[in-house]
Amino acid sequence: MSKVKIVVAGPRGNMGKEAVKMVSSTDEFTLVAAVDSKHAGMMLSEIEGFQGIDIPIYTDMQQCFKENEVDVLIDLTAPAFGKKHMQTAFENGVRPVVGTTGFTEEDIIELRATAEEQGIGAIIAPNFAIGAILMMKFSQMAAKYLPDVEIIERHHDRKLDAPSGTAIKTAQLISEVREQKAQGHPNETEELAGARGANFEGMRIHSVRLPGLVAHQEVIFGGVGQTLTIRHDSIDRTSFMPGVKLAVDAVLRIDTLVYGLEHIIE
Ligand SMILES: NC(=O)c1ccc[n+]([C@@H]2O[C@H](COP(=O)([O-])OP(=O)(O)OC[C@H]3O[C@@H](n4cnc5c(N)ncnc54)[C@H](O)[C@@H]3O)[C@@H](O)[C@H]2O)c1
Ligand SMILES: O=C(O)C1=N[C@H](C(=O)O)CCC1
Repeated sequence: MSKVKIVVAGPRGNMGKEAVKMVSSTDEFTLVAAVDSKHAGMMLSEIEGFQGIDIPIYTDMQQCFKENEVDVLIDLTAPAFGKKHMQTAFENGVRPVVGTTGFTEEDIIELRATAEEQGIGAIIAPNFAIGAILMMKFSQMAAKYLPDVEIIERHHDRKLDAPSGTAIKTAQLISEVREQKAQGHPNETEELAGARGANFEGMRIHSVRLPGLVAHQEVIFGGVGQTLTIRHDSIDRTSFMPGVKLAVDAVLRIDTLVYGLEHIIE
């Protein structure tokens, strides 16, 4: 069987570095090129930390797809670019696997329509860690019985978007099983703006950003005389790579856009 030809966008980033390692060390994958925000025309092997990885770097994704045969784009860049990168992939018949966060519900609807029109598989996964998918699934189960819930997500202080993609996805999954409801005291006031966090259909989401953190989330449910906390911690970015690999395998077999790995790990 021929190898899956992959481009990684964002190779020098925290996630991109791990993805380059994972793709390069997976027998059934071959890394054909990288798309970076700089270093056009250089080889990745010329950059510290990528010795022996002789693939070209492009800053223009169109050019990258014109000059190389590519099956899958793994995008791990920044919220401002995820949507554009997916559109460029679709235009070139390339299947995107996207970990980049910051997509709106409207973006996802629009991108799914394009994927289906063109019959190209695509995956957007706000979190690739299997434990985080389980945390979200367990939270959805718990919300049926304990509908009062708040989410606390904690990330490193280099993160651009808040709340995290995982927190939004968790809130969306919970909202599928609970009626929208206001939480807390009906007359509560915020003495400092933002004290009660972001409001997703009555669910509060609190975002913590600190050096030393990687990616963590607690989903706290409150009932009469009890609380339930479901917590996940990624303490290293290698935690995301089995999920990226799984998504690459899956995206070759679908012809629509799947949002969330919970649809792949049944
Ligand atoms: N889905 C997941 O499991 C998961 C896990 C971690 C991070 N993320 C998300 O992945 C994204 C990247 O996270 P990170 O921690 O690696 O960030 P990072 O800032 O460490 O790396 C991003 C890299 O992308 C590059 N880049 C930016 N714009 C680009 C462009 N237009 N073209 C090519 N390269 C570009 C930057 O130069 C940088 O090297 C973020 O959106 C983050 O929220 C998702
Ligand atoms: O490091 C990040 O940035 C992460 N972002 C994702 C999110 O926004 O949910 C998931 C984990 C790490």
